[in-house]
Amino acid sequence: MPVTLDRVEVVLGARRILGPLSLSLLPGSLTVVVGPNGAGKSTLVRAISGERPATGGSVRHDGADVAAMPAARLAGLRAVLPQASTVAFPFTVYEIVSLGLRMRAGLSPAGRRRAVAAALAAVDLEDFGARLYPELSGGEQQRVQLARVLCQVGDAVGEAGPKLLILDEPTASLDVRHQLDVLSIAKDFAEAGGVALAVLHDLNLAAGFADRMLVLDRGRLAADDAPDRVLSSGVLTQVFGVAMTVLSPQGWPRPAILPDLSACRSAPRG
Ligand SMILES: Nc1ncnc2c1ncn2[C@@H]1O[C@H](COP(=O)(O)OP(=O)(O)OP(=O)(O)O)[C@@H](O)[C@H]1O
Repeated sequence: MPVTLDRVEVVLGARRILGPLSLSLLPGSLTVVVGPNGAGKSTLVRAISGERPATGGSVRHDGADVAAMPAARLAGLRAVLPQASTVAFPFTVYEIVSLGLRMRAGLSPAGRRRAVAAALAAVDLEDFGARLYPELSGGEQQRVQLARVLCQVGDAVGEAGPKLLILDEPTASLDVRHQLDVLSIAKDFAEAGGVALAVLHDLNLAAGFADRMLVLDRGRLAADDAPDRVLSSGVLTQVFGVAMTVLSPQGWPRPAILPDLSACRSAPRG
């Protein structure tokens, strides 16, 4: 299911937040969006998900315009982990995760329990079903929300579930092991034939997992390329205003990035 953006722009009041921007996202690929705070990354993913449609241009999922789609159809096409999720009431983890099953009406009660258990196992929270969501740590809450998204996606991309997975800063609250787990899940989704899109601030995770990197700067696409080409182009230094050294450690499959600490206001001494 290709996702096609044609001259997409978001203008709010007198401010152009995003675009115009044209690109296609293809099945089988994990695309990672990076860029400074306020660059328009969440605005881009909201336009793609249809959560806040573009004010100009079009976003098409398999040829169909998201702006004209009812919410139920959208929920069947894409699963979204937003940057922040607020839950004010003392729902259990099981209740939150099973929200992801709303579009899978055909499941039996036992099937629903299995789906929630599998999603919780995938995020390493097998025993958390009865816990109250507001009492969890920030990273645990993030993983519960990911489990909800995985329930929406289903067991396999080949199923009737969404073929587009959008993760907006999914690793922000996670320890290193769970960061790797989340990106492995996104990568597996893509390798099974889905379209995976993640917003990340960690450039090393982006370089390590992305098939394709989009660099956003003030709403414009500063780069759209394979990670090694983006890293070697110097565009990250330009966009973030921090000199960066790109390393290729021996035996390491992907390049690694070190920001120049001497640019800090109080640089650590060697
Ligand atoms: N509803 C809104 N009204 C006005 N401006 C908005 C609105 N939503 C976002 N913006 C502005 O649009 C710009 C892009 O916001 P966006 O959330 O897309 O950035 P981002 O790249 O995801 O940033 P971050 O890395 O900080 O999460 C910001 O300058 C923000 O202040």
